[in-house]
Amino acid sequence: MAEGAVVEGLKLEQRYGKERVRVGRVWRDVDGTHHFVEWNVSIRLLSDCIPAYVTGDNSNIVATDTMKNTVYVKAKECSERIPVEVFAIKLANHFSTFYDPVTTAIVNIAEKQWERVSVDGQSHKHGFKFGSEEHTTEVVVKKCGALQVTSGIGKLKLLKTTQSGFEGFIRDKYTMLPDTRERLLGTEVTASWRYAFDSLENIPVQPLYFFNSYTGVKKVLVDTFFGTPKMGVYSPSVQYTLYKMAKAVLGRFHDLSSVDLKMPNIHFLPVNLSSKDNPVIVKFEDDVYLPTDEPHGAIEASLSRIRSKM
Ligand SMILES: O=c1[nH]c(=O)c2[nH]c(=O)[nH]c2[nH]1
Repeated sequence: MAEGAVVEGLKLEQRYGKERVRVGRVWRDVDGTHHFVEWNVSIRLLSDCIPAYVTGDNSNIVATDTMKNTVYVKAKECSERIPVEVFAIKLANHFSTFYDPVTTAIVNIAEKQWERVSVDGQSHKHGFKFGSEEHTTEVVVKKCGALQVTSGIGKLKLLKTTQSGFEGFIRDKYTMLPDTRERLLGTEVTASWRYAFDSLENIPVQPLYFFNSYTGVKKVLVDTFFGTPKMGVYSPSVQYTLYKMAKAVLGRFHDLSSVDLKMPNIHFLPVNLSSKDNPVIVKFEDDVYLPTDEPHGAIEASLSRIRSKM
């Protein structure tokens, strides 16, 4: 999304902001329990500031340094624990209403996963450990109050050691991959889902709404990927599993209008070792693998509800 204008016979599309503003915030309950979040905030403003580009007139520019400071001011102002989506809405709403030239504010935040630790089976009051997943959000607020909220999960690594195959695909003179009904399936899920509400007035008011949506969607994605604990569920391809996961989310959460999933097929290569003297040193029997990062399959799809035309 960018703001466009015709300047000197050319089309100029622009946006500007601050990237990767990192902030940590602690909230302390009266019983001594602490809550901690770490957010990485990126801001983009669409605004009427063409003279800055064309003539060097900065009079309509919000300094990106001011944007950075605003993140800390707003974090300080949030005296109650809030979900990352609500913080992004507060920031975007501030930028789009406080500054006349700003028509739209876009705020992206990635929240690191600092999980409360347990010591001797008891939740620790102020101790946290780092998890690799990220809870992400993108919020777009227009001056008129129109709003788009997207939440997501990043860096969610999932792997199953069976109940996966890939067969029946196109075969030609370059194809070497054998058909299989037995393989290991590894991926790193990047998911995002868009909420159906579309203005500041109709954001759901339940305090736990965004927390519950995040945990609920994550559970549906993970459960659908793995299937039941004992049997699992057979995956004939990443594509099939991705679609089932996206469909399960839209089937379960009626307040979402679309889901995007990126699920790279991260390859674990079968290890077979042989030498001239010894034709079988290691024979692959679905047991020893060479883990790899690259290249990897790239499988991505987006599933949306079709709006009926009334
Ligand atoms: O699940 C898969 N989908 C593919 O499109 C593909 N292509 C490939 O080589 N292996 C796989 N696996």
